[in-house]
Amino acid sequence: MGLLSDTPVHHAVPDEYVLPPEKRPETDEFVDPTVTLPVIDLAAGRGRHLVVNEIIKAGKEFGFFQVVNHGVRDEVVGAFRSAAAEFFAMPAEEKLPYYSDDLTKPFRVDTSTTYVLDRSSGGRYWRDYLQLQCFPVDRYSQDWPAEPAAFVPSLAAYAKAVQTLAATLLGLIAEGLGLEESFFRGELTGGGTLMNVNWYPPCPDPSLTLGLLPHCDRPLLTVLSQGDVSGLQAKHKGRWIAVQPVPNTFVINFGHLMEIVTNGLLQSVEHRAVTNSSAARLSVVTIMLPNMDCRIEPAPALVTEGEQAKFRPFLFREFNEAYAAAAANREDVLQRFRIHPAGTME
Ligand SMILES: O=C(O)CCC(=O)C(=O)O
Ligand SMILES: [Fe+2]
Repeated sequence: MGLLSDTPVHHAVPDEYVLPPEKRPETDEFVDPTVTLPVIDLAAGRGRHLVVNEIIKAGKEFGFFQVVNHGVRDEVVGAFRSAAAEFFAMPAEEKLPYYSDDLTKPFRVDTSTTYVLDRSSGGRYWRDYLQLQCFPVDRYSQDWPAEPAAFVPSLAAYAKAVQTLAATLLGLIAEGLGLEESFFRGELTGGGTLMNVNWYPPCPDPSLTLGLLPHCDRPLLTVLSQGDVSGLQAKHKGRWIAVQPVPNTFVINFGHLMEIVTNGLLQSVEHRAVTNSSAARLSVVTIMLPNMDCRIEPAPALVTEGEQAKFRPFLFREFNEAYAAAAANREDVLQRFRIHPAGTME
């Protein structure tokens, strides 16, 4: 057993967390400081049409945006963030019962990453994380820890509020795409809601590590609370941009399933987390997943005339296995589902 958070202060990067040189942050394209993500105001009364257009524009340009006045009360976010930080601060023996690398467990804590292929290729990532099923709350809350005492009630409130926000955003996006407002409801988001609570302790040498490797998320969209410590970077036009924390916002990004269902219109974007030496960082990531037997394919209405579907139909079960097995890289995952136009080579 070994979580990073079991050691109160790290004075050096333990050997197993030193990444091979080709995976370290500075070997990648440099960070472009001039580009910032759009912040979209969801306040009621702004006009639905305006908001829908802003989301689709940001979605097409960045695949990432931030939202303010999103309807999730700041106290609800703050309470769960505090309880989660307290969880990681508990002594090792209190976290031990939850320690597992079995991805099917409804509540577990682990370190580094879930990507099987990347795990075997050397170097852990500078992250501890909780992975948990959070919705419907009543079905899963008995799996959540009794300590810290605020964990269960604060997570219940957070999970419900974020579920509502995600559903609202999906309704707005569907509308912006010219689909039924209810398009993403039902099987596409009915397979449960999963949360990653990521804990990145201060790192004595950020040049040797990454908090999380470059990857794309699975679902239609991801709702992320990143607090006030920066670390998230997104790929934009071949370079990394920093997703600077804006108080009381959520960061929203599209995942692979959105790219596939929209036939490439709204793309999943690679992102990663870098570490820093001064402050611990906590991020809470919420995703709604499809039912395992949900059939996924480009929405017929979005396969425009004269064009063909870019992805073949598949069941979410198959996608899930491919995603876990792949090395997290965007193309590694998507190429398994792409249809290559007749006459072209892979
Ligand atoms: O910590 C972050 O900001 C990003 C986390 C993330 O990308 C994930 O858990 O999928
Ligand atoms: Fe992610």
